[in-house]
Amino acid sequence: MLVVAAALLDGSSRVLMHRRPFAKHHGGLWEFPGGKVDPGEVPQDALSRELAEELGIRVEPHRFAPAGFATGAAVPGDDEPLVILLYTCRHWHGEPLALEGEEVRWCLGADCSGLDLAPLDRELLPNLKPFGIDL
Ligand SMILES: Nc1nc2c([nH]c(=O)n2[C@@H]2O[C@H](COP(=O)(O)OP(=O)(O)OP(=O)(O)O)[C@@H](O)[C@H]2O)c(=O)[nH]1
Repeated sequence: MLVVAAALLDGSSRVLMHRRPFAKHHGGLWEFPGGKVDPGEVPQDALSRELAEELGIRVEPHRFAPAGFATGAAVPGDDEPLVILLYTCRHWHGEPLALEGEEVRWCLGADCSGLDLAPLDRELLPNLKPFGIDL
């Protein structure tokens, strides 16, 4: 399964974290916002769609810059291993709101580390160092 995620970066070395809905897999854990890529969908288009659904913001797909990937075991109910592609983004339209999840929070790197993160999001966090997010 292919998943895309965005590290939205503000001008103050902060990144936007999203708390998953309590009722879902990894409920209540924090993650980089994003979601599953539909079959045949370009990853950046999928990320733009997911951010609109999840946060109510609009991002032009060319605004996403690759920031690495992580791999994990298959999600329950799916028989394929999981691959998460992380992108950074500094330009979007609108104010991010938790439309589907429990909460969104702007965090300095050290504050991200202190959150109860989903496992692959924790693994991806150091990938943001070159983008000014110090842990
Ligand atoms: N971000 C993240 N997702 C993970 C990790 N491990 C893992 O199994 N996943 C799974 O990857 C999927 C991410 O897609 P999603 O956010 O669109 O999932 P969702 O539960 O909202 O599913 P839905 O869109 O079908 O309602 C979820 O099934 C999530 O549980 C992880 O470490 N980080």
